[in-house]
Amino acid sequence: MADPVISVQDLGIEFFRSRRRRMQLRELLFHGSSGAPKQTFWALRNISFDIQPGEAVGLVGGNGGGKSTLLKMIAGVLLPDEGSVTVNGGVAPLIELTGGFVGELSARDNIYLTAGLHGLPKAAIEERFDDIVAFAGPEVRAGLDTPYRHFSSGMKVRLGFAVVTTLDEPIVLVDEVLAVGDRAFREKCYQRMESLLADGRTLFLVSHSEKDLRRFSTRGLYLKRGELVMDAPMDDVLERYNHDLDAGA
Ligand SMILES: Nc1ncnc2c1ncn2[C@@H]1O[C@H](COP(=O)(O)OP(=O)(O)OP(=O)(O)O)[C@@H](O)[C@H]1O
Repeated sequence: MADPVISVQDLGIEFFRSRRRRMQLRELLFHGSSGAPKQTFWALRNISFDIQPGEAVGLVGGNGGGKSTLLKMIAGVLLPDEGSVTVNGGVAPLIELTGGFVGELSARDNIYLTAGLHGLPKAAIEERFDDIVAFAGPEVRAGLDTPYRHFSSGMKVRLGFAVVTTLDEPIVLVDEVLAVGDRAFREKCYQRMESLLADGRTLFLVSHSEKDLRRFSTRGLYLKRGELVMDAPMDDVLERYNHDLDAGA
């Protein structure tokens, strides 16, 4: 078997439950800064799995289960408090609507910036620029020179998906963002994801759509309150997840 493209070992990350408001100087003087103990919780703990090149993996679980947090750790946006994530190869992440784009820059500049940060030389970006814009659609084309922060949610996803799936990175992470696009655009995204998989890329998909999970993932990871409770073929994972939902577990 080939070396894993992603290897996660005993991964854990701890968050503060609530960020306390900043104390005023008067409160600090009279009450001191120690205050109540800070409450923390493990958003993910004891998570271990290996992913082989070309696998299509779906993350399943209820709200707050840790799916987005896991993708962010694979993307290197968050660092573990315990254990490790080893990624062999570049990652193209579409894990938040903003896709890491800079609000003040125009869409055009964001395309160059993001593609450049992922190692595409300027000539290659120029060559792909028209395809990116054509995929993103006429509204994005019309707004190419307006600041990205003025884009609607749908336009942000269109641009983000078009850019991220045009990069040459071997690992692609897609977090629930497709739900924002309209039906015609979603269908284009599905075809693009199919061609990425046919091309041998590794895909991680977070979705609450069973249909999408079955269509694009052969393997499922089920995260429940920060624990990996199942790692199995997607159909089996969905059966267990639905069973848990029905049982209110
Ligand atoms: N930066 C952060 N600081 C504190 N808590 C956080 C932070 N990011 C996420 N959390 C918490 O970690 C837990 C896991 O969140 P995460 O977004 O990974 O869940 P999810 O499975 O993607 O949920 P959903 O299906 O609702 O998108 C939640 O309780 C969330 O509130």
